[in-house]
Amino acid sequence: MIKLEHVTKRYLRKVALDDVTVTFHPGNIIGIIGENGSGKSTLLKLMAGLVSPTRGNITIDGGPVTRKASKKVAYLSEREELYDCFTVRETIAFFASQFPDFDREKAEKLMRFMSLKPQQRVKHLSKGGVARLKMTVTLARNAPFVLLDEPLSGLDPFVREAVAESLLSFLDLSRQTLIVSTHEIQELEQVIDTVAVIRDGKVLKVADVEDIRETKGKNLVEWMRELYG
Ligand SMILES: Nc1ncnc2c1ncn2[C@@H]1O[C@H](COP(=O)(O)OP(=O)(O)OP(=O)(O)O)[C@@H](O)[C@H]1O
Repeated sequence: MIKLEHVTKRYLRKVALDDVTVTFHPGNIIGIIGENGSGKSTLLKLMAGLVSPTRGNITIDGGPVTRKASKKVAYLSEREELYDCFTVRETIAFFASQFPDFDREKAEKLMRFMSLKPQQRVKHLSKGGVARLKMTVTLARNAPFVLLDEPLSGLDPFVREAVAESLLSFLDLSRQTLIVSTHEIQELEQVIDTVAVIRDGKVLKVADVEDIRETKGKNLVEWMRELYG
């Protein structure tokens, strides 16, 4: 369980997250949805232990988010974080050397699923190829919490579909929890169990997607439109 209590994150004068209290329960796929600049990346970075809160408290499974606890988190950054000169296979070997929870067998399966060529150099990969490789090295970790920051951003529909499918095929929800930030609600609607809507640094609402469909008779896009007014 990841718990944030009254968390504020300020960058100089900018308040990126404002007094956020929210709990993310294990075994779910949680979508963090919000407009540009609403605070999604900041929320994920805080949970990954990459930035510290200005105020408030964050715990993972009851413990503080120290460097050690953040090993429980596999984090895919929105930004580039691969070495250009490495091949796909060398990249996988590098990540395997960095994380004790890296599953090489799973990485091989992911590599094939993502149609990546082992000898291809990162610098020769397309944008979609880089996204698929980042996803491969992130999902190959058997970390209890997997945090993906905008994994579908800027990708064509075929790649988006492959990436969304990989979430269901390669996650073990009996042991893992996925938190994914996105604008592409439609592609991820089928896989998300819980949605957290964020606006201007505040978590507006956390809701069960099944509940939105059944009780409110709406799809996620309609529900979001109503929420934003
Ligand atoms: N390192 C930083 N220094 C200063 N301001 C920052 C920094 N990182 C983020 N911000 C600001 O904090 C606010 C929230 O940013 P954040 O990246 O968390 O939003 P986001 O919802 O992920 O946006 P996007 O969808 O565009 O990636 C924005 O106004 C952004 O400009």
